[in-house]
Amino acid sequence: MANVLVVDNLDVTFALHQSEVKAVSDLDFTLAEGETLAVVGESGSGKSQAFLSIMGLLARNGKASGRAMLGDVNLIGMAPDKLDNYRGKDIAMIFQDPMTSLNPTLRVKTQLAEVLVRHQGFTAEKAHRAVIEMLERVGIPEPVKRANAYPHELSGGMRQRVMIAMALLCKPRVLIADEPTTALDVTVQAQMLDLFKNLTNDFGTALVLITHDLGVVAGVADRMMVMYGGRCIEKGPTDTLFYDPRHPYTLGLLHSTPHVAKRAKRLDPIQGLPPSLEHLPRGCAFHPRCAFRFERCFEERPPLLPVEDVREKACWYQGELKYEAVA
Ligand SMILES: Nc1ncnc2c1ncn2[C@@H]1O[C@H](COP(=O)(O)OP(=O)(O)OP(=O)(O)O)[C@@H](O)[C@H]1O
Repeated sequence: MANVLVVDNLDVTFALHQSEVKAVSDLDFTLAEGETLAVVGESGSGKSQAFLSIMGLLARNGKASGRAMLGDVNLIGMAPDKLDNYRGKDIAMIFQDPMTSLNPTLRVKTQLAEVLVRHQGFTAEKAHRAVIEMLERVGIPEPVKRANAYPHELSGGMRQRVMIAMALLCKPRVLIADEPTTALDVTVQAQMLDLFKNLTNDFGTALVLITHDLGVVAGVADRMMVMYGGRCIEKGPTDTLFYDPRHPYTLGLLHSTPHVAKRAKRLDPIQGLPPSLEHLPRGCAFHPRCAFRFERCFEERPPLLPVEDVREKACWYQGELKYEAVA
């Protein structure tokens, strides 16, 4: 499959009063047509900022450098008016709270149709027809009635579907979903993940699923990128990382995820807290919490290097990861 997004050397820095904080450091990854990449890690690991930077949506004190090639255009550093030619059309992002994307004062059909009129040059009538079709496609019952509603008149799950419909109207090459199921109850969560899988299959859209919940990743994502302290510390095929994690942090995340940890027979949170990005530990950022650390980890930051062709990890420890050592 051809790559639709190639990111390399991505850094995101925020200016503070007297200093700056690096939220994302040296991030490299590719995203192939139709593939699902899960981006996982605890809160504050830089997951959202990495993708907000690609969308040109950083807060005003934020700055990105590096490259995010969507085909042959680099989105990093692109002027906002030029970015608008790609955002929503070729690359779209949805958030945990649908109300951040939906305008509460406009009927669903009005705001969705507007996307097609603006990006695809549809007439209002053609756009309305396409909106109803898409609402039906994302599993909204009585789509004509729902299209006439205001966002607050719909349930949380329905609003989420409307937001997905809106993101997919232009059949983007890349859809970034930031914690899209976190606020939903478990049944709706499962339906939503199924919906993502079907829609991305049907449209060939590549999906980035940002989540701190590894339970969401299993069965949905082809590949996984694990982030810690603003860096990728392990990435590879989801099955490989789930069944044979090589970074102690990935191992810890798996053991702190309820239905993933079943085979481990017990649930153990990772000891300690994620680091503050302003005061990252010297050496490997994970070493204060790591059961496998040794001298080198205190001094030198391990680079992300290939392991057995299929994956990469940033860890000096080369021995077997036995969970008992952590517990
Ligand atoms: N406007 C800002 N100014 C300064 N620092 C910021 C700003 N926005 C984000 N950060 C820093 O970037 C870090 C990473 O944030 P990010 O939202 O990417 O985390 P995340 O991994 O997506 O976590 P979460 O799941 O909580 O959203 C934050 O912890 C914070 O230190």
